[in-house]
Amino acid sequence: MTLPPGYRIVDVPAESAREWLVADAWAFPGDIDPDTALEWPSALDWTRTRGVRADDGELVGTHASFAYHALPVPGGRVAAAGLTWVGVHPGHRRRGLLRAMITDHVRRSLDRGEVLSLLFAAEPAIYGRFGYGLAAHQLRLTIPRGAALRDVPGADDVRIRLETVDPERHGAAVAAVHGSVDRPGWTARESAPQAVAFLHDPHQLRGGAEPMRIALAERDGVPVGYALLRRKIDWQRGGPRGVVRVREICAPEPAVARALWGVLVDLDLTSSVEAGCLAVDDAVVHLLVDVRAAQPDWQDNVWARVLDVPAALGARRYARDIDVVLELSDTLVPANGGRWRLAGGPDGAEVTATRARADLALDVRELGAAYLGGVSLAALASAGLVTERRAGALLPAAAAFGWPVAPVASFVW
Ligand SMILES: CC(=O)SCCNC(=O)CCNC(=O)[C@H](O)C(C)(C)COP(=O)(O)OP(=O)(O)OC[C@H]1O[C@@H](n2cnc3c(N)ncnc32)[C@H](O)[C@@H]1OP(=O)(O)O
Repeated sequence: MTLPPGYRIVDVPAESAREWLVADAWAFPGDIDPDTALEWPSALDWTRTRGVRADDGELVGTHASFAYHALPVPGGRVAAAGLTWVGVHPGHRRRGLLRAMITDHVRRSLDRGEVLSLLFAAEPAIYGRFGYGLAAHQLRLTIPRGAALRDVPGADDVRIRLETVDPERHGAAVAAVHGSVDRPGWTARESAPQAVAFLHDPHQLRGGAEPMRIALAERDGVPVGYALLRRKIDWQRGGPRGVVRVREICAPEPAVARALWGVLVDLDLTSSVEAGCLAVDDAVVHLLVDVRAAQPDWQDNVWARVLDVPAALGARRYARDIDVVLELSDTLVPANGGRWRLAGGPDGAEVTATRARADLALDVRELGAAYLGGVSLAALASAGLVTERRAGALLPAAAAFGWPVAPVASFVW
């Protein structure tokens, strides 16, 4: 896709950070002054920041990506690009700038060997047309204070320390625990700038709540989990009704999950705990005696776009044996289109171009939705988005593509 006349795609180096922030403030209106944001640590990798300039030189479009070199996918890991900071100045919208930037992003990602692209969508209607499918859902809970939790042996051996977040002191523990999780879609903050920026806590981003705290779980002095949180107190006539806002919780073991949630639901002056970005199968769903009281709310999490079909399908594993011919359409990356034989199972898979008759037909968008194992091909077929070309092909393929651990990304990057 070429840009309309009068625009050009450019690299945006770190020296142009202020201009980048001004452009971003046009796309995402807010009350944070670009000069203030300029002082904050940037998560961006300035070799992956691109923009669109108008013919008067103004930067009117931005996009960037994070490198996820070893993104967990079912049974394996792939190189993925996390698309982010996508914005177009409102005075230049609906002229094809986003489409040109996505084309640029896809080409550059493929050149780097990244077989998948992920994103969080500002508005869900935007990205399907570019082959991104909604691949993970997230749970948002509002857990009442004092909610009963089931017992887990060993939880009493986990010590929880409550401290104010200090990137110098807590960065390594947070990175180590977060990076140890092996869940499809779990984007680790691999780059140092991204890890530092995640723990940065300017008062402008606190929404009236306290500074960011960490509940650091340790066993024998070794960090084994954490929750990042802020309390916000609201004094009402009936008494204090504070909220505990959980920014991220990372509890790779059951005893750690029980210990951390036990602390979160029992903080003085609060009446509820709000947690989002939870996997739909998060341990807390099963720890809560009364999950209904936590008002579960189901939302979209990460969107996935398969950039290189044979490489991506060959890099994951399948829950059961599979031998299927997929007929794919992909208008943005024509090399992905056509028929692919996928043969493999729990030990891996081979993907080859074929002229054989198709068993299933689908668009690359639906492949992206199913790729992380959390969205069933059968469910997509029930909506008319996957077509069964050979009777009986759908359910075995859907079972093979599924995965016992639900995908999720724990933070919006
Ligand atoms: C991963 C992320 O960073 S998500 C953040 C996305 N950014 C924002 O939401 C910030 C505010 N919005 C914007 O900056 C812009 O309006 C953008 C980036 C969403 C769209 O940029 P534009 O340059 O106007 O998009 P462009 O003209 O290339 O449109 C491409 C297609 O997307 C459609 N589209 C664009 N924005 C939207 C939207 N918000 N909702 C639905 N469809 C949209 C267009 O109609 C067009 O459709 P077509 O293919 O049928 O012709």
